[in-house]
Amino acid sequence: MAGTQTTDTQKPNTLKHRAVLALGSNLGESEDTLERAVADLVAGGVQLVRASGLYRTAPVGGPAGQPDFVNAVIEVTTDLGAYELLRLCNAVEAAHHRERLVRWGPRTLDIDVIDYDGVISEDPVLTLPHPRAQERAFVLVPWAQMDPQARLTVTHRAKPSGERPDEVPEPLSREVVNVAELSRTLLGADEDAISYMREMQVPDQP
Ligand SMILES: Nc1ncnc2c1ncn2[C@@H]1O[C@H](COP(=O)(O)OP(=O)(O)OP(=O)(O)O)[C@@H](O)[C@H]1O
Ligand SMILES: Nc1nc2c(c(=O)[nH]1)N=C(CO)CN2
Repeated sequence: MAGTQTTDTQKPNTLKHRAVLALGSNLGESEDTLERAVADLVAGGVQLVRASGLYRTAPVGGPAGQPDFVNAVIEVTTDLGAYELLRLCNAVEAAHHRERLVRWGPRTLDIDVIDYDGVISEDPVLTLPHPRAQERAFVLVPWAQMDPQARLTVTHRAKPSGERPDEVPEPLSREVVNVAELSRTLLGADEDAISYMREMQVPDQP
């Protein structure tokens, strides 16, 4: 029936994929970079559903003495597949002069895929949910602020062998938890890890 046909741009939201992305920056004009990165992601094929505020966070890992980060989390819908979305995130990082010099070192922009339709994958190219999100207050606190009902599949893993810094050990078991509860537990352990800065100015959508 001609009247019921939809084009891609008219596709109802329910048929789209839903993803959570975490953004971080600790070099350059970090607040501007994060806001421009959201606009670039929207131009690249995601629709913004909601965004956390901007948070100032103490660096986790990496070289001593690097500057504090600005972090935020966004929820998007998209027609992009998970790997296409990762490629878009990498392209937006590159457009903001992201260089991979030191692991967990200072960077103009980092965009991680935290969740994609609740998919679970151990592929090292795209591990889902992001394997370190569950231990990172700089991801969980903004995520919980943005979506107090958010849930995350937490993976309990074997002990790391210590052979490789980017090692993601074998999964032992999984459980679904409330992100707000998990973030409260993490914050209780380190209250100075993260502080709210201000709302993010999100771009108009086409
Ligand atoms: N969920 C994911 N989101 C983003 N990158 C991922 C994900 N899972 C695996 N990767 C892979 O991780 C690799 C390293 O990514 P990146 O350089 O952004 O790491 P990082 O930001 O320094 O550290 P971390 O991965 O701990 O956030 C990339 O090549 C990417 O393919
Ligand atoms: N506070 C903070 N620390 C980090 C961050 C980040 O975004 N914020 N990203 C890292 C690697 O992705 C490593 N450490």
